[in-house]
Amino acid sequence: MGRERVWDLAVVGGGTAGLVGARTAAALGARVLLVERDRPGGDCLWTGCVPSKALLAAAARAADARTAGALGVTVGEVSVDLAAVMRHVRGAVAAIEPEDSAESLEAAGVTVLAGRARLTGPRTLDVDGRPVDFRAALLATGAVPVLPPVPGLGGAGPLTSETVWDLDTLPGRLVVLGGGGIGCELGQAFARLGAAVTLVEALPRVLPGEDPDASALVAAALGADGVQVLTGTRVTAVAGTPGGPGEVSVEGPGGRHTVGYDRLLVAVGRRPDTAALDPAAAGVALDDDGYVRVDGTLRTTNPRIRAAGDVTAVSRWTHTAGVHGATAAANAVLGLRRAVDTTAVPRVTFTDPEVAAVGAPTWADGDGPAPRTVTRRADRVDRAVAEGRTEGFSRLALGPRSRVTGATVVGPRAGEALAELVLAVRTGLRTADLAATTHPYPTHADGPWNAALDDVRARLGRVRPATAAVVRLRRLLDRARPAAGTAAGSASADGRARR
Ligand SMILES: Cc1cc2nc3c(=O)[nH]c(=O)nc-3n(C[C@H](O)[C@H](O)[C@H](O)COP(=O)(O)OP(=O)(O)OC[C@H]3O[C@@H](n4cnc5c(N)ncnc54)[C@H](O)[C@@H]3O)c2cc1C
Ligand SMILES: NC(=O)c1ccc[n+]([C@@H]2O[C@H](COP(=O)([O-])OP(=O)(O)OC[C@H]3O[C@@H](n4cnc5c(N)ncnc54)[C@H](O)[C@@H]3O)[C@@H](O)[C@H]2O)c1
Repeated sequence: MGRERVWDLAVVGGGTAGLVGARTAAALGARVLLVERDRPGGDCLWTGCVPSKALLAAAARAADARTAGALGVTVGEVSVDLAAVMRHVRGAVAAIEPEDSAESLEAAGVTVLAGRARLTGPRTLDVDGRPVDFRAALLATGAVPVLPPVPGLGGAGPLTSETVWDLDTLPGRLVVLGGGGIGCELGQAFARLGAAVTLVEALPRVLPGEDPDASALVAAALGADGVQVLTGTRVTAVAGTPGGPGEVSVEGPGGRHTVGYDRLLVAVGRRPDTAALDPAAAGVALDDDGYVRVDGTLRTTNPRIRAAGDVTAVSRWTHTAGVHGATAAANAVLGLRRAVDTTAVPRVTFTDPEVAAVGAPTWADGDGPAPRTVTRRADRVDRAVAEGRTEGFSRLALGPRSRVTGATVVGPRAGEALAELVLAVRTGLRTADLAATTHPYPTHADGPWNAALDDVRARLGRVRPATAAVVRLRRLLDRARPAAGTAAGSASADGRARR
């Protein structure tokens, strides 16, 4: 790979945004170079979605075994071998890895270069001393965990989402800082696997970005799994040594006290990873929080350079990283100005119950007025009742003419049930459109469907005087009509009336 080559697209970062962007550009006929400093696959494959969902699956089996008695099935004492659980986790990662590998990229026509990339000019990169020229570039360097500035925390060598996967023995006591997606998912998983978990959240509720009723259900579920949930609580100091036990000092509604731990996990958010990139050298501006600044088409302040995924402020999930990576790459190599959709972006927290949401808030968020909503509780969804899993609800936020502008679904398979609501929000469907669409029975998708039907019925209630008048009129006309049926016909009409 000599300097003489000018790449149509140089992609920095081989996580989801970079992988999808590189494959898209190569499929469009571009000469594409992808630079990755570590392992292609990024956060999602190695330290994020895949290992966390594999761990949650093991934890769910343990929880199901413990609670099977409620359905009349008795299981012996549940024991967990964390080393075996982690073998399952690593097995899931290993099974998916070939899809993201350098070999697979090369087969798709992408040249892969191992090394750390640094921008050196508006059209040039340096990769560990090797110069690279490009016509266009895609920055997809992702994000890394944040460590809050708490005295003693750095020295205590806490676990993060990057290192927790190296555990092979279950910590007896685990303190989790942060009650967002990672804190709630991993806190619940480790509790179900047998650790005594304390979760400390600074804000008044866990999952503070979700519907408050969803937060309450998740907090209750965490409590039922044995997690001690401390909300509205600040960590003021940490005393401990790397890999060893310690204690956190906390201050909250219950006053000040300390909580001892064997391992400490920090999950208080992530920050964009641009440290090694030197964006300024290419005229790429960052926003106040350090994200690469992009316009609606994912173009940075250097028109030749796009950015996608966690390194931008408009993406926090794998699905958005992928879609944005593809859009940015197509825009770059074809000179398009396609904008990304920011209205119908779904999100799912894979706790039990799952919390899935899309679009406008289903609650009064901030000082604005509360949206009009319709809610169907899970205890009125037959599938949930049949499975004995009735903690949850489907709530639709409704705009004019009952258009679905947002949704929150809480319960088993909420992520799957959300899919049609994403389409509804994106295409401006009304509850009448959802209601008129036959859904298979009994499924968890009945929740959103019945919420839509509830809204349609409620609105029908308003026109009931008019419809009742039509029914009365037809009754009168029917009576006035001379009897034409046989005796058998009359009996059958009576029978219908009695039912
Ligand atoms: C525990 C956890 C669970 C999660 N669960 C989910 C989930 O269930 N669903 C979901 O949608 N999202 C989930 N996420 C979020 C998801 O993982 C990220 O949003 C997604 O992986 C971001 O992809 P990306 O391509 O932007 O960045 P990354 O995947 O972080 O990729 C960036 C890549 O760039 C490389 N890189 C960085 N700097 C350089 C450089 N200078 N030179 C060369 N290479 C460089 C890095 O090594 C890395 O491979 C989870 C995250 C975590 C931490
Ligand atoms: N299922 C999913 O899609 C999924 C799962 C996990 C993570 N993620 C992604 O990973 C990213 C990071 O997740 P995360 O959970 O670390 O971040 P987050 O921003 O979702 O949650 C962090 C939580 O920590 C709290 N917090 C902040 N400082 C604190 C402190 N000093 N003490 C106690 N609490 C504090 C915040 O109030 C917040 O509730 C998110 O952007 C998310 O999109 C996605």
